[in-house]
Amino acid sequence: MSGADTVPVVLVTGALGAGKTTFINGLLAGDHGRALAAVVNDFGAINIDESLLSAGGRPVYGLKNGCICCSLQGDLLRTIRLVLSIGRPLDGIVIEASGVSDPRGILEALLDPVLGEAIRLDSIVAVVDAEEHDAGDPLWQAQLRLADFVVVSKAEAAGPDAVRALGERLAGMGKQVVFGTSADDGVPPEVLFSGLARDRHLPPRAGDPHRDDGNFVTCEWTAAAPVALDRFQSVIQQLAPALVRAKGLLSVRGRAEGSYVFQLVGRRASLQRAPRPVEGVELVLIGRTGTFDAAAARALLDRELGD
Ligand SMILES: Nc1nc2c(ncn2[C@@H]2O[C@H](COP(=O)(O)OP(=O)(O)OP(=O)(O)O)[C@@H](O)[C@H]2O)c(=O)[nH]1
Repeated sequence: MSGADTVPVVLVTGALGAGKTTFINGLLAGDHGRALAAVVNDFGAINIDESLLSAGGRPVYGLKNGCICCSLQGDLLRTIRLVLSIGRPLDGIVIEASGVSDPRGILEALLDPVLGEAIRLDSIVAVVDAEEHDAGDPLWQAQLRLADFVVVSKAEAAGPDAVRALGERLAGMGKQVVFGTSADDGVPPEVLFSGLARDRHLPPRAGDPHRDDGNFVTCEWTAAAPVALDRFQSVIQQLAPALVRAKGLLSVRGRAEGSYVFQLVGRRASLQRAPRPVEGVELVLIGRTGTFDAAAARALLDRELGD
């Protein structure tokens, strides 16, 4: 994959909730003069990331209900062809992998010989949450192994000692090119699009770290009407111990009336004003198989928050 008339692609990987969407949002909104499109993959049936990223007015294409590293490989190629066929000038495509994607499978798809005449993979970025990551997880290691650059998110929340220890671990893995997420220490777009990953070949398979195989279970829940904030918070408090990740868009009635983005990563939850008005509720809950009972969660949501 090379050539001046091909469209450069940047692949962004990282564990569930690591900060991939936040990083891509910053990149799309950046003052770099590049016309970028994004392709985002949520492995559940509701693509919250697509809604959040498209609020910025940039072209965003969502792929849901599977993983672009395996079940959605064909959909990824079709979507890239669609992005390329739209006819507007395009200086780059940013692909957000789902948090359970093995980047090797995505690389396999992007090395498609026909597509290779139209795109080139310029770099692979792994976003690492300085606060919450499992360095012993083969999937985390696979994402890091293929990364040209590492972006460390949530450094301010993790504190300097944790960030230093993570930096040493990453250096031990041969990852010297590490960036933060602030304007001062973030990745300059010209570095992302500098072609480090060009002419890359598929690495040999290192076991099968892929996680779209039943290790995680998702519960998607929607409601047409707004919810009461105190009831929502109470339900989330009950469910949180069994959750790895949750996110949603909700319209709230009552005192705090308005539209919100709900996020939960590990033990940290947040509720922020949504970038645009939301009707009703779209919620995705992700937990580990055997720990999280999706049917019981859905029943609780229906009972406490249902229309
Ligand atoms: N404090 C802090 N929070 C961050 C940072 N980056 C991301 N977050 C928060 O972390 C949560 C998850 O961020 P996302 O960008 O949605 O993570 P993601 O990797 O796209 O998540 P998935 O697509 O679900 O795997 C959100 O609440 C973000 O606001 C950061 O650098 N600092």
